[in-house]
Amino acid sequence: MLTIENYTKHYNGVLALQIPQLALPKGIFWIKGQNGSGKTTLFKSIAGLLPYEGSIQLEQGFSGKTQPQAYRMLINFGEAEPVFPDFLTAKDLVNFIAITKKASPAQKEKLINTLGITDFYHKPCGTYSSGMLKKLSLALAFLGNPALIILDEPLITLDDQTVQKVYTLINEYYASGVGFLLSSHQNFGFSSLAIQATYVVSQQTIHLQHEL
Ligand SMILES: Nc1ncnc2c1ncn2[C@@H]1O[C@H](COP(=O)(O)OP(=O)(O)OP(=O)(O)O)[C@@H](O)[C@H]1O
Repeated sequence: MLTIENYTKHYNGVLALQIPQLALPKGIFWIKGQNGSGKTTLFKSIAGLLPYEGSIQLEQGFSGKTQPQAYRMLINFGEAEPVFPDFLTAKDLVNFIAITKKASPAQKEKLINTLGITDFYHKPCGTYSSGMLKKLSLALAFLGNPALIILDEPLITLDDQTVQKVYTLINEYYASGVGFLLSSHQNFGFSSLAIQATYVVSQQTIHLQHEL
């Protein structure tokens, strides 16, 4: 699914994360780590949102450095604490991402309904609760035809019913060939999600913790 080689990321000359070599097959992976360990840095690097040294390549052969557009079409990223312009509605954002990610109208409709966005679809984001923002960001992260979806803290602020719906979406997408990198400080329901392995980010690098 993904190969990382000779990766390093510095902020203002200070090393934040280094990964000499990591190859992940298609699967659902839980990336753990204490606050400030580097999970978001890793996710944003893989998503093509941060500059870094080294190579991150998808199994499809694309690199974010040399084929950024093709690469980003295959990777979707849902941020831990999404922030959207206050004046845009869910409809504006869903339509924008649906066009850029070439999502079908049916997929768009299904995500809006599954994640319960219809109630506030036409309202501006500035009026949303944190859970409503999270539902919208998750819907955006599932749009299109990605090979990999990265979800940073996908469960925070969600009610139990929506958590179950997120598990169902992850399982459906995984069954159709999509891989996942997930982070969470809460425990994922292992019976609900076929997590393949857990990794821990610590001491400026990443280690395999447990293969399931
Ligand atoms: N823009 C930035 N400028 C400088 N340092 C940064 C920046 N972003 C992150 N860092 C540093 O990089 C390290 C890793 O941060 P990162 O946000 O990746 O951690 P995290 O594992 O996602 O943490 P959390 O669980 O709290 O979300 C931390 O030491 C942090 O201070």
